[in-house]
Amino acid sequence: MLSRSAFLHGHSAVRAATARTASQLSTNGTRTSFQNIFVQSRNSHYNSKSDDVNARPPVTIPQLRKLYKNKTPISMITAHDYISGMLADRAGVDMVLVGDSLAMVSMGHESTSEIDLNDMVYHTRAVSRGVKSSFLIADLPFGSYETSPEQAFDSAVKMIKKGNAQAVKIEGGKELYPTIKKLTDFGIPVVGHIGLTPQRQNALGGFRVQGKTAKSAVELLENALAIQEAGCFIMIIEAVPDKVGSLITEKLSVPTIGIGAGPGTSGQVLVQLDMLGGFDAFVPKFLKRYSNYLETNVNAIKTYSDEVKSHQFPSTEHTYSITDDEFAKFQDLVAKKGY
Ligand SMILES: Nc1nc(=O)c2c([nH]1)NC[C@@H]1CN(c3ccc(C(=O)N[C@@H](CCC(=O)O)C(=O)O)cc3)CN21
Ligand SMILES: CC(C)C(=O)C(=O)O
Ligand SMILES: [Mg+2]
Repeated sequence: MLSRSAFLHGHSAVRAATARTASQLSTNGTRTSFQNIFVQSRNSHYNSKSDDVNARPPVTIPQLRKLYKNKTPISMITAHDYISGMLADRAGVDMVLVGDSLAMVSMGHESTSEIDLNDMVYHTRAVSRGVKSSFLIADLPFGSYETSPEQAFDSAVKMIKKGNAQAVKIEGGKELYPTIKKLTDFGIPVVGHIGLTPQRQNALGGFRVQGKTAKSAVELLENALAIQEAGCFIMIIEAVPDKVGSLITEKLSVPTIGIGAGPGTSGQVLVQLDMLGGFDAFVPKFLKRYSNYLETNVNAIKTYSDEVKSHQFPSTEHTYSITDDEFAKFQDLVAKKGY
């Protein structure tokens, strides 16, 4: 059987073409071994019925462009490991981003600059095992793409080959023109990221809202146009006033995904543990919480610990038994052997 990782080593177009082939074949009732391989690889990690119910064909770049053309908002969420990737995929989000925010949220670092390419690749590979349909993007971390287009290309290739990502994201504006061009010319889809670019927090003076003056807003637009021209198929706009997010979106012909850029962008992204209530070191204004991860799970673990101490856990329900007969024999043997 072909594993998902082997399957995904091909180009995303292969993945999409395979999905089409599979659905065409199933409608006219002929099953080839190729289709069986496809079906098995999608379901190889877990066999729950809900997985089958939620199965959907892989999201492709043409489908994302269709959403954009139809003005249907694009949903994106971060994932940092297998389980968060699986949650996002089962929820049916269009795109999953392995963000370098995982350095802070999952690894406890002070900034996103503290994670290197190998660690990002490792996390991306884990996420990819849980993501069967959503379009999978990974951040190239600080220091892995700035030196030259060649350095960026090598890092992106590693992220795609070893991490199973379908696209890479890099932070910056016009200075990235040759880099984005190089990657896209060789078939690596690039996601841009402008506005608050956390990898440059030392230069920005912290996690500050960007584009609040006419001068800085026009620079943002010029950077957006430059990276679009260089070949980005989509771009993140982070922490800018809503009207600036909307105006930039209007002037572009590729989708914008906002995080703290108001409702006028082509889609939205949030850090998964933030929106689940699993991170409380800081709470940006743009964050909406949809769950109480920390509170709920601290309470659950506390209850477990209390039940251990009060002998409530484990009860017979969670305990294996041996027949009286076998246990009597066991006791005899123990006595005979003199233990
Ligand atoms: N957990 C997490 N979530 C994120 O969204 C995130 C990260 N980490 N790490 C990388 C960046 C940093 N981000 C942040 C972090 C804080 C603010 C924040 O608190 N901003 C202030 C505005 C400050 C100003 O006035 O300029 C706010 O009140 O929202 C914004 C974006 C977004 N990214
Ligand atoms: C917040 C998103 C856009 C990101 O870059 C990250 O999670 O690292
Ligand atoms: Mg990031």
